[in-house]
Amino acid sequence: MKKISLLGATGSIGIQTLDIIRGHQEAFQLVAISAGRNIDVVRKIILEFKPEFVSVQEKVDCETLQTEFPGLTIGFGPSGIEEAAVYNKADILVNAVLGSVGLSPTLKAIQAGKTIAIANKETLVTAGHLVMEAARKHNVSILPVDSEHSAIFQALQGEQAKNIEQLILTASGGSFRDRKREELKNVTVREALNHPNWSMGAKITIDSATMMNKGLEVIEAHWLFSLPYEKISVVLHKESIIHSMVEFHDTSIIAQLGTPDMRVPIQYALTYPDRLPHPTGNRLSLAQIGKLHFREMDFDRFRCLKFAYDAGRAGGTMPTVLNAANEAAVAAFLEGKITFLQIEDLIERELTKHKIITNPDLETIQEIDEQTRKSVLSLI
Ligand SMILES: NC(=O)C1=CN([C@@H]2O[C@H](COP(=O)(O)OP(=O)(O)OC[C@H]3O[C@@H](n4cnc5c(N)ncnc54)[C@H](OP(=O)(O)O)[C@@H]3O)[C@@H](O)[C@H]2O)C=CC1
Ligand SMILES: CC(=O)[C@@H](O)[C@H](O)COP(=O)(O)O
Ligand SMILES: [Mn+2]
Repeated sequence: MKKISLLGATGSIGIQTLDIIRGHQEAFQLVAISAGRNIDVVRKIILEFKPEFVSVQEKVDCETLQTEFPGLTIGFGPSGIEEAAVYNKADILVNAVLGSVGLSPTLKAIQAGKTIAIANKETLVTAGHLVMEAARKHNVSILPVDSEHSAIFQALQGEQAKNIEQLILTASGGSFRDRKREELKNVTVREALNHPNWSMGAKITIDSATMMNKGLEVIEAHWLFSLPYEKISVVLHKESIIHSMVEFHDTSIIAQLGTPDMRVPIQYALTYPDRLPHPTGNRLSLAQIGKLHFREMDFDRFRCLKFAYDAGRAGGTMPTVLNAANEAAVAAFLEGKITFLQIEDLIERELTKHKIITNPDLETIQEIDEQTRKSVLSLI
């Protein structure tokens, strides 16, 4: 029985993780959760899964829940998430919280020796060097949940890192894949949220439409697989059936395929190196699909991908600026305060003016993150 602490339990990945736990009660037990402000869903999770520790974002929600569940230990705010992350009975932490708010709890969980199943890519983007260094020091495994990285991780089983020619990440192209840049001026939030293949949270769906999601994933891959940016490429693949590939020096390419269903990579991270049956049993039929398509990536059309490669290569605090500017700009777009193309403009402006700091510690990263968000907000 694996005991799980789940950060971001009320979100898209969180709910799908609960699906896996529900489907395999013989294998998994939920012992701790954190959530933001969706208290109705938190209530349901408490009643169904009976976790021993719960954390929510705001004190007022914590107090409401405490009166409803007097026997339960409930925390709130940043210290509450950290408590959930290091919950003593948990064997594994599933980090499915949104944004760089996940960094500090991840580092705390690593220090506590927890295995980490990481969906929260912003944490690896903003401070991959700190996370991977801490994981090495405390001999902790960081297991990828993001579909592309899970695919690569699966393709690398039994292989040696020295034989890798390159990683090939697949990108669906998102909601506006077939539109030209000039056709993006007046697109709406509703249109941007209409991802062709995946049902995901709002922020990542917008990231997918700007191609920033793939940019963040390139940086995520750099840290998870310890490879230079020259060895990480991206190809457009509109069906999201091949979740990513590894090319080896002998020209062999190993790919992982499947229906676009995040429960597969989530479950693999939870069962690794073992596998369990899929909760629904929905299988991929290549004969039914018939054709798969691939197209070269256009860096002028998808400028955020270029920003991410440049920020990743520059290193230091540059990826922190990329991520924080993106988080702030996407939130503003979702609130209807800026247009879709202004997301790129705001990020470019922050990257251009930033004076890089090399090898930043946690405090520096948190400071630059906060400054960048403020700077973006001051322009909106
Ligand atoms: N969705 C997907 O298919 C995929 C997601 N990912 C990554 O996984 C992560 C989560 O994505 P997704 O599930 O889509 O996001 P959602 O927006 O659906 O969920 C985010 C979760 O984080 C919580 N949360 C947000 N802000 C805070 C905060 N300040 N303090 C505490 N909790 C907070 C939310 O709480 P509440 O709702 O209660 O307010 C919710 O539980 C992201 O990093 C994303 O890039 C990676 C691959 C695929
Ligand atoms: C499901 C998942 O892992 C997402 O990150 C997904 O990859 C988004 O798809 P695109 O960014 O390729 O549109
Ligand atoms: Mn992904």
